[in-house]
Amino acid sequence: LGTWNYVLVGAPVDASGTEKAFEPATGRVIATFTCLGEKEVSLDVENAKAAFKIWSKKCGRERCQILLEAARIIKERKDEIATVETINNGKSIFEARLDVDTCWQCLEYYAGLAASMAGEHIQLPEGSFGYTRREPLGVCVGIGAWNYPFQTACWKSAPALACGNAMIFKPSPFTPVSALLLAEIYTQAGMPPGLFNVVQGGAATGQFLCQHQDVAKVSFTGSVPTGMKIMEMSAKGIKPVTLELGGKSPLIIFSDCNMENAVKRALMANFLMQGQVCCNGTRVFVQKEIIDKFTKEVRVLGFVKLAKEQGASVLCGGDLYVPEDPKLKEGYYMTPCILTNCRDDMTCVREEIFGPVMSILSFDTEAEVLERANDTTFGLAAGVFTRDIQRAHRVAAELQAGTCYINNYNVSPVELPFGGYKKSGFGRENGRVTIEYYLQLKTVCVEMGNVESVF
Ligand SMILES: NC(=O)c1ccc[n+]([C@@H]2O[C@H](COP(=O)([O-])OP(=O)(O)OC[C@H]3O[C@@H](n4cnc5c(N)ncnc54)[C@H](O)[C@@H]3O)[C@@H](O)[C@H]2O)c1
Repeated sequence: LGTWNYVLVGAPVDASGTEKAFEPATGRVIATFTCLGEKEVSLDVENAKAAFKIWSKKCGRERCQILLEAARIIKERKDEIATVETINNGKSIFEARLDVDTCWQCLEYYAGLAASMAGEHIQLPEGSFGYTRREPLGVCVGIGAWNYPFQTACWKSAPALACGNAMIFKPSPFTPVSALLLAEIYTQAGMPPGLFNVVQGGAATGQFLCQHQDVAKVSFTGSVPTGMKIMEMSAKGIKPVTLELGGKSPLIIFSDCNMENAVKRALMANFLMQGQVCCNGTRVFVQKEIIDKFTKEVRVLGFVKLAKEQGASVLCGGDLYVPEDPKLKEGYYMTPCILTNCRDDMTCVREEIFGPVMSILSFDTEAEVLERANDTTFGLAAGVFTRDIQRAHRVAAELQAGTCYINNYNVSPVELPFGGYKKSGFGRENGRVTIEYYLQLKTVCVEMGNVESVF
């Protein structure tokens, strides 16, 4: 992979120029790709429609087998996929491998559900009856952010395909590569050509996809401003949307917590993926009695973690960082930053930074911290650390967030639904409920007798 330069080109019909993708660690260009235009997007939709005809006729068990085979190949190619992700995205190889695990698990989970999707039978008077069919929507579009490229492609496509849909996936132009591996794997596993298609490009290509009349649904992961545009475009075509948007999540640490666990998870809640995780707990509310101890411990552990990662101790200051290694000098680095004495009205506390910055805020009472924690337009995630079991559940019930962690943070088992409240979006990924976002219900009403004339 040392001299790897991936050229992603098709046969452009009306492509709107090319883009380059970089390796953030070194700054080198690793891929040049063509941004697809309207005609090419339409061709992809046509291919997806043809594949949908074949795929939607398969029974759930047949789709299950193919998804399981794809999961097996992902497991087998785990290191290769993780390496590509690390090169193109910049996350650590350790985290990239964890991401890949959540991907094959997701495929296995929805493969398991594929065979058991069923409608209802409803008895009506005089022997007549009705039944419901749960049918796929058709060609769905997935649009991804750059922070979890392979994972987003899997989390969107696995439930969509398990339900019998086709999916066209547009990765972020910053991270265009790993979704192609997924397309290759799906084909190798036995999916019809065009069923999962990767379309490269930025905002313009995304718009062509959202506006296409034959696209039945859009599932989007990205920022709130783009999410608003996606919703507007989808509204014009009365298309359902799933919006997985940004956050500014609170993490509440009560004085009766297990301090060691709270410190470890507060670090993870802020510095996982260099702080570029949508659900990170970046507003850390710490009860007054323990704030000094917490602040001291979080700094110490932060230094140890950094020293381990970079082989040297650096200041915890949020500065630009230039590594010693000459190969890495053109890369993009910054040191993790912890801000203390923060106030609720500060910009760093109100807006999503999407970088390694933790803001620590002091609080006195449960009622006060709940009001302050909920005082945000976002509602993606929240966390609470306490040994008081009743308080833990009471606080979780009051927090306005799609996911609440008790005595942990930033874990995403595929069995649990994930998604936002308020401006963090709607719809869910993962969990059983997500199949509802990729199916439509048909009611069939069956008359068993003769019908009377009403005229
Ligand atoms: N809730 C979640 O599950 C989740 C997960 C990961 C990231 N995020 C959020 O994503 C954001 C960071 O990602 P980003 O910077 O890539 O977001 P972004 O909104 O800039 O871009 C996301 C995707 O939308 C495409 N796009 C941009 N403009 C478009 C348009 N007008 N029409 C159609 N597509 C368009 C981009 O090319 C990209 O593929 C953060 O806010 C983060 O919190 C949310």
